[in-house]
Amino acid sequence: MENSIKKSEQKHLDFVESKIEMAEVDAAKKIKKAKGDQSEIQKNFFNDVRLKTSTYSGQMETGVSVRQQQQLLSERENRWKNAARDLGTLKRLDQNPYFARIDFHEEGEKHTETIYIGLASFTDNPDDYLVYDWRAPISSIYYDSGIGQMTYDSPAGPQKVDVKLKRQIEIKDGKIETIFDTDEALGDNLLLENLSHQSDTKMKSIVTTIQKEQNQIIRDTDSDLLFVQGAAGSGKTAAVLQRIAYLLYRYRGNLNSGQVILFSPNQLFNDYINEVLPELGEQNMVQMTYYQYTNRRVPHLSVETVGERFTETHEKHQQKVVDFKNSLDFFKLVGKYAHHLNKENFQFKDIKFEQNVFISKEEISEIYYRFNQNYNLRNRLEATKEELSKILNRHIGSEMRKKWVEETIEGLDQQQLQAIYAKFGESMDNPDKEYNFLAKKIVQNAFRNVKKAITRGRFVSINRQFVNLLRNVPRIADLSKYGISEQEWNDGVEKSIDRLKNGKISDADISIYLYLYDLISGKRPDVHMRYLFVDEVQDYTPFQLAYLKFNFPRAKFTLLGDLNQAIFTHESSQSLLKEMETMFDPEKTRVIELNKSYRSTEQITDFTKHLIPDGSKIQSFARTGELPKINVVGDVDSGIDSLKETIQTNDQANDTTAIIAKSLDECKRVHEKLEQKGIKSTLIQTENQRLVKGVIVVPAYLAKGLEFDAVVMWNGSKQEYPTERDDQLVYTICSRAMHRLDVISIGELSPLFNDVPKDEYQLVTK
Ligand SMILES: Nc1ncnc2c1ncn2[C@@H]1O[C@H](COP(=O)(O)OP(=O)(O)OP(=O)(O)O)[C@@H](O)[C@H]1O
Repeated sequence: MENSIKKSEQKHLDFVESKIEMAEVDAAKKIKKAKGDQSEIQKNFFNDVRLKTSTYSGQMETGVSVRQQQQLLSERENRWKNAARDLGTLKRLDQNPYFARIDFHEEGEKHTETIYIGLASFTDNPDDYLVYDWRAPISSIYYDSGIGQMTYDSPAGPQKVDVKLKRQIEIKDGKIETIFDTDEALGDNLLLENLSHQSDTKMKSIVTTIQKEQNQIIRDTDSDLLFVQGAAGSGKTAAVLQRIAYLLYRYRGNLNSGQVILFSPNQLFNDYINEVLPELGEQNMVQMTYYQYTNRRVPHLSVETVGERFTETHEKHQQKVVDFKNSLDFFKLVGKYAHHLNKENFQFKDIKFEQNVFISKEEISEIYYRFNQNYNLRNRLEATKEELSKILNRHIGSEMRKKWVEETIEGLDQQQLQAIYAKFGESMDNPDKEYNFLAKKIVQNAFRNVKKAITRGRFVSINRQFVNLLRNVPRIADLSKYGISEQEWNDGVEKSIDRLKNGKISDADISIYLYLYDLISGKRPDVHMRYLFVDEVQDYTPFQLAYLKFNFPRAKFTLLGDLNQAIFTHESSQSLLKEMETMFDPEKTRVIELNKSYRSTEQITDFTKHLIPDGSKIQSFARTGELPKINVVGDVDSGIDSLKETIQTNDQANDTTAIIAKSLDECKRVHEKLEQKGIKSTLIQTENQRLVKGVIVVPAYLAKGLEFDAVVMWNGSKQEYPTERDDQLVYTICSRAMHRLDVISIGELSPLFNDVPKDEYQLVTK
């Protein structure tokens, strides 16, 4: 029976593959023809263009004729580009045309229908789909339903179907490898097999095994804010990449990858995920870290890096100041402060000419506030620039008559004259006109820096404005509401000023600084971006998210995170969702929770869920492995010996090991000690490095979002993690492991492991 099914599926596969091959030949021909046509047009371009330039109508005719030829060229170019894209799709299908089949009976139809689902659609005749794209409406039957009645969203509205067969099909090199019929929404077998694979330096697509709850995230098109709270390893990142591919397909023609932006936790992570979309046949989107987003706008300042942010500790009262600065209340306060600048307090700098004041800041301020109440900050600044330009022009007029100008003109040699004409135009017959022309150019040149200062708004002092804002906070806000005294606030202001003086700015200050700058300069937001994704959102502050919303007002937001993995924002991450919801229409806000963890074995997930307070919600996926091991050793050298043994065991099992420590300094020490023992490892020091195969040593804050076959947590001791405050960090570290987890503790184990039942790990003490 099984054999005969396999045979008939193989027959169908052979048929589809033969059609794909024929289509490939066709596409290759089309490319060749379109390319040939294009180079023919290029070759004959000037022969075919009618060049008549002596009369006005002749010039018009020439213009039209050139445009026609250009249109022809670009049409041929499009033609071959489309054909090349089609060929690319066919080549991908050729290797693996589909991965599933469903048979279903649609209400009102006579016959049961059979469809195959793959990475892209393939039609023989326009209406004869041999393969359906996994993103087509009908394909959701495969992801959302088991055998029996279900309703899916068809283009014509909800459609009832009776699902008769769900078949997973694995194909390798044109041969059916395995067939698996299932009656559940998605059988665990294929998933189990996929999850048992070894980790890679690149994330893979999950298209064949998307789970029902993940499918909801992928296909959501109604929400303005989609907030996904998901346990470690629950597939948030995997689902969101599929979602991007889905949206690009669903809105093809109206949405391109340049209108989608993904904020990721660090550069390493960018590198890790960058093959998923191309594998799905989509172009990568704009991808950056929040740090890059802010840092690139302030080349004159150095913004606190992820590593610095992680190692910085605040005294308790300063932490309250930072928390306030990170809040939505502070975001609103900056808006209020900026609004008041329409009346007073705008900070200007003198515009100077050769070290002397050319237009004083008082004069600029007088001009700025001369415009009436109806002006806002943007047009007030524009109008001020215009006024200042007029002052400059008047000055140029009077300066032209000065003696130094006359002397300069007289001193010009032939070469210099020619250089001026070459740059600004022909010489003139009339000597007066020529003199004026030269005088103007010479004075304009002398005042070019003044002109630049005006047009680029360099008379606005953002640093002073920022400090002015900070100093004014006690007057605009009730600090006691945030448990901060005026003295504590002022201490914080002095710290910010000190940093600015040294060309530095903290993570909390940079968003305030830029937001204020945008408000006073009237920067226009990016209305072009349609979808914005934030991964690891728990490490963002409400201020940062509000600032993103301000910058991308038309974008729909998808925020993914695990409130239990907040390694920067700690307690405040818990209120993040509530604060976010206030920024969006509640009707268009959707929260999805993912509690099933796919990354790790059952044993590892069960172990890690005891590390955090509400871990009991997390469900493990039934994939078995060894119990996690805790090695308590007396000193560093015994720790390294134990580490060496673990690496060797992992190597034998073909599992690559990541050693994760709390800080970079600790990682450097471990790396060095391993080297001395003759064990090669790669130290990941910055997010700009690439992930490589083999043993790596990485600080926790750079391991965010990544996964490894085997993880060794270096030094889970009481000394390193004395308090509960670190629970999220320890959870983040341990949940990176797919197949094996070891914790090495130098001296007494951290109390964070106290809640793990003794029978859920192996304890080794030396
Ligand atoms: N439906 C699925 N089919 C196959 N593999 C899956 C599925 N869902 C998740 N996975 C796998 O589980 C692992 C974890 O997924 P992912 O990294 O997306 O989780 P996450 O929620 O972003 O985790 P974290 O918050 O810990 O970074 C990945 O290897 C991913 O490929």
